[in-house]
Amino acid sequence: MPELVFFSGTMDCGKSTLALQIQHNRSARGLQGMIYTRDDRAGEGKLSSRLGLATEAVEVADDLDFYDHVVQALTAGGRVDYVIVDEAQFLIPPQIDQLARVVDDLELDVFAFGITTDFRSKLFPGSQRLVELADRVEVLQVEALCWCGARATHNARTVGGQMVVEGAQVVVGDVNRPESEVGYEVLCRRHHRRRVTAAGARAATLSPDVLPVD
Ligand SMILES: Nc1ncnc2c1ncn2[C@@H]1O[C@H](COP(=O)(O)OP(=O)(O)O)[C@@H](O)[C@H]1O
Ligand SMILES: Cc1cn([C@H]2C[C@H](O)[C@@H](COP(=O)(O)O)O2)c(=O)[nH]c1=O
Repeated sequence: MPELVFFSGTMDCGKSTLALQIQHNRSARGLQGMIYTRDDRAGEGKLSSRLGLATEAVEVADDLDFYDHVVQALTAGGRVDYVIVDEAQFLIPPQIDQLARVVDDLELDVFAFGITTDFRSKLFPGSQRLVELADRVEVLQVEALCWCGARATHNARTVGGQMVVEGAQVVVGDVNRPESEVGYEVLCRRHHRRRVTAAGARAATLSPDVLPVD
């Protein structure tokens, strides 16, 4: 049975790498996929992994109807055996419904990859709809780690190395950016709740709250 699968995890846990591996393994067996992404860091129409691999992809905007797009490709004589969508958190909820229709009416597997929650630990609307509609939600096995060594489960946005909780939900960016830039850092829930980033923890170690008194 074809499925809508949501591969989910924090930033930097290997989602795009897995998308590229699924694409590679299937195309090596002669299957043809439609590859979609939205706002990949590498630029328009690219699905890229931090391991250095990338592939061409259809850049998605709000007005793209996935069902119509796949039907058009088939009607034009193209072959579509499966669908891959990266950065699926950026999709609008009706597009997730369209992906479910691709599975049910066109009988194609759809593999969607994305982060579940934003820097405030709130669901992205697209991810929420995926959790609601997916046949399966798969959490990636390679653990991203918090600076403390615990499994990272949350995404923090950082400015000057410090975690921020105000701002737009969507700001395309990356982990391991210079502290002067807006960036992201993955944290365990404990440190996300306490807003302690790696830089914050280092600073606290260097300047203890209570100085020794003679
Ligand atoms: N130099 C490296 N050597 C080995 N693995 C790396 C290296 N750089 C990144 N990775 C792996 O790539 C993962 C990030 O992959 P990517 O597909 O870009 O993540 P995501 O799409 O989830 O943000 C990291 O968690 C790490 O496992
Ligand atoms: C937490 C969070 C992330 N983003 C952006 C930052 C990146 O461009 C992508 C995630 O990409 P990845 O391949 O999973 O690393 O999402 C955002 O816009 N808002 C956020 O709150």
